[in-house]
Amino acid sequence: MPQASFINKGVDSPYMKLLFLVLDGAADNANDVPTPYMAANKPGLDGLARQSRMGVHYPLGRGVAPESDSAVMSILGYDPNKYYTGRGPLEALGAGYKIREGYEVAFRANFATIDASRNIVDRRVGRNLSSEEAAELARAVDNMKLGGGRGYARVIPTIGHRAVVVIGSSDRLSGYVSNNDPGYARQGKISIAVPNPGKKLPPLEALDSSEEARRTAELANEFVDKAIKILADHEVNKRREREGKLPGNVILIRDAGHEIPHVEPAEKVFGLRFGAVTEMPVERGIAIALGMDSMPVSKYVGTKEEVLGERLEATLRLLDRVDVAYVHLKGPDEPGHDGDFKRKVEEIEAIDKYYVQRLNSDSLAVLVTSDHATPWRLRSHSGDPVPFMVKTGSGGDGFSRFDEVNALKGSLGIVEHGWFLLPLVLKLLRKD
Ligand SMILES: O=C(O)[C@H](O)COP(=O)(O)O
Repeated sequence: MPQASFINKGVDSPYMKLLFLVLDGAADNANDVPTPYMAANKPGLDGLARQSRMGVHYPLGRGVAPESDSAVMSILGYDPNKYYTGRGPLEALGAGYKIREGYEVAFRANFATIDASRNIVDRRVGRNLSSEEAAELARAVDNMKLGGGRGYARVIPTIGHRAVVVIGSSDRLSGYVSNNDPGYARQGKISIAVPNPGKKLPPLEALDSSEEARRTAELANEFVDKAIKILADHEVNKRREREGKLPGNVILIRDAGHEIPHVEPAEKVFGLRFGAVTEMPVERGIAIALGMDSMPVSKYVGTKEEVLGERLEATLRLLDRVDVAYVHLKGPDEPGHDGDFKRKVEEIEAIDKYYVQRLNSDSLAVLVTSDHATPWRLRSHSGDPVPFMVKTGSGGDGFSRFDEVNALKGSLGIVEHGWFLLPLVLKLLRKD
């Protein structure tokens, strides 16, 4: 049984630990009913709803459609406007690559598909590039010499079509460069999701007048061009085309950064031990950057019961040694991006059946939410309010289901920025 830890921290809750469960992108547009939450058969989440107080939060702010990285930092209590330094360095950290700050710039990358006119056909190679195929493609463009030998590129494959690209140089570089991925547009340090993105493959551009940013954009464009030539003839792509699949013949890069966030660890900020069960490199990188006890998982192929069972087991192991277990489950986001209502409902139902219903949460405080909404009709992240519910042990709002419409009527109201959410929940659990 977990050790009674909250009581040592002056916490009044009858519970000893907090499970912070995030269903990536599960939130949807409350005006487009029934939402997937409403349509899903989810007795586990609805059972929690009956004991919970509810509200909604705007991960970054009203109407801001965030990427998962800035949204996750925010709901973990770190204002991205102050602490966020770009997705690339976090994805790299999560993939085991710590950048040489100031001389390396890391990007989140997608293997994608372009046609002969360099128009983007698919930003994710049809979402069926295996991690093994991506690794073969990555090897062909990794360790590329750039800039007459003063620069170089590293390509680290992660999961499926996803990868990390690191542009390095013996001269100083800067992450203040644009994206060549039209799916996300830089707005200052963060990137905002773009519904219905354009098809042209834009060059990267410096976002300030520094020589470092100019140099970085120049090296990155050289990398993208050289990679297109190399990938065009790659055996993996020739085989995929023979099989009637899209080739991964371009690398889209976005969310550059030249440093990792240097922040107070979560344990110091909140006075509680934090751990994370993470599926994707970016959440893993965030957990590492925030000094959290990261519990990675390794099973990505198998039945929902097997995959979610591994996540559940990792959660229970983590709860033995931390006060707050942050668990990030990717499932519902992808069907949201793919405009697939039915699969988004199924992903929510699978999490409910193979994770929530099998987790004995009687002795736990529980906070359930999403990092952002990925409305299935929009096929992109949105700035919609994100529902949350929290079981504190001191009663609920009387709702029998967890969904966007009930949460908007919840007693906890509207949390204007995600970084206020965790302090609010911990305050509900404490005496003060
Ligand atoms: O799935 C991911 O990696 C992100 O959450 C969305 O990125 P994408 O739009 O490039 O798929």
